[in-house]
Amino acid sequence: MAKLSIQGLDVQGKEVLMRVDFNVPLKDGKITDDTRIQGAVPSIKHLLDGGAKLVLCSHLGRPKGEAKPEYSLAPAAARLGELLGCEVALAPDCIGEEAAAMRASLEAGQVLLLENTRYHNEEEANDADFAKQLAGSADIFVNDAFGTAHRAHASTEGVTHHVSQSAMGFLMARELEYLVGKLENPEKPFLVIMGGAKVSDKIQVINSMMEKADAFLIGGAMANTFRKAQGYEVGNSRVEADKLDLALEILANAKAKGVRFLLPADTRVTQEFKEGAETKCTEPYEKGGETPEGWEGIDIGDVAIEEFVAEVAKAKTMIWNGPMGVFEMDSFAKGTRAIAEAMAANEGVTIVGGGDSVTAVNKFGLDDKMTFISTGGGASLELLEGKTLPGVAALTDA
Ligand SMILES: Nc1ncnc2c1ncn2[C@@H]1O[C@H](COP(=O)(O)OP(=O)(O)O)[C@@H](O)[C@H]1O
Ligand SMILES: O=C(OP(=O)(O)O)[C@H](O)COP(=O)(O)O
Ligand SMILES: [Mg+2]
Repeated sequence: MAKLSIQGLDVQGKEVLMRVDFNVPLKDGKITDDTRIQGAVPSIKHLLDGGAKLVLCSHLGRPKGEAKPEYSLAPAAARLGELLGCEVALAPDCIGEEAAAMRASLEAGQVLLLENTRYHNEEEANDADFAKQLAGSADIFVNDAFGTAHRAHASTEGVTHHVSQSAMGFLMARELEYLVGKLENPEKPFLVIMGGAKVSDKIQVINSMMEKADAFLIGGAMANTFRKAQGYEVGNSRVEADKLDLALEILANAKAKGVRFLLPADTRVTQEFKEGAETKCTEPYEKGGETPEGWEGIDIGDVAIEEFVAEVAKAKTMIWNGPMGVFEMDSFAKGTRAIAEAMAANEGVTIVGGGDSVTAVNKFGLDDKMTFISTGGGASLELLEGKTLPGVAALTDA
């Protein structure tokens, strides 16, 4: 079902609440990659040029209902101000009297950013009263937060019940158009590369993605969960203990369906989780390799890199979500870089999605070599799985 677009919407003098995904990576309070902020700028400019009183809202990280300063959107407000060439005020909270007063004093063509919606547990609980407060006096809601469209939260779903129109922003439209259109009939072999840290969410899409994909490469913390499920010692590695049965089910399912499903043959491990730490590769698991007590898997190993790179070279269409390792530290970035380079060298369709995966590709200077960069990781996987994203479903039909 087509959804209302911001194109042609009359916003002159009206208060518009727009959900953006400003969940950007930060290091020591500084934004390390602003792709998601840049992605929202066309919609923001369009609405401001149209005379909207624009109120932006977003989450950042997972502060779990507490107003922790390290999860403040202040750096995002500053960066957006630089991109727009004007000051972007930040309301100290997303609801409450002060935010309401700041919203009321907006003039046509002015923009305000509300503080992190996840400072309140009601956001993720999609609490109706909280959503009503967030909607405030806005009559129009716009969702341009593709990266969060797979969440049915107050700021993505709940607010739509408290405004008269809910429209799709340009970034959201562009992402849906590409990812749904391009991946309907992907040229084969179609390879899915998964890794990263959000294992409990993302492992759940694998079974249904096997209907479409010919092969999977699994790295990152997700690989640890599979290796643990197979009975290997994984030391201090990050593991999702309640997903071990699902991991085994996925392995059995792949075998039954004849889908290639590659786990890293070996793992790069460390005793110290810090930049410059010493690392080593385990022996391949087939030769009895394991991650010893006191060590932690932080990247795929060298044998795995070789096998994965060969697999990428064979694929004609590939989507990658989730870094192979803790690429933020150069000592743990080898596997992620190798996958990024192999994809960049592939002449087929190369899609990279996810806040952190895209950050990695940008860090290696390879973004221009990819066919499509998506701001959504979990969102693009759920879309690929064939799901209707709740943040999209809630918008007004065109
Ligand atoms: N083996 C690992 N152990 C712990 N964290 C990991 C491991 N491999 C990757 N990561 C982390 O995963 C994070 C990204 O995961 P995720 O948010 O799921 O990906 P994306 O943002 O691309 O969708 C990165 O910050 C990276 O440091
Ligand atoms: O960063 C995000 O997703 P991603 O890590 O899958 O790219 C989105 O902002 C969603 O965040 P969430 O997974 O905490 O709901
Ligand atoms: Mg992420």
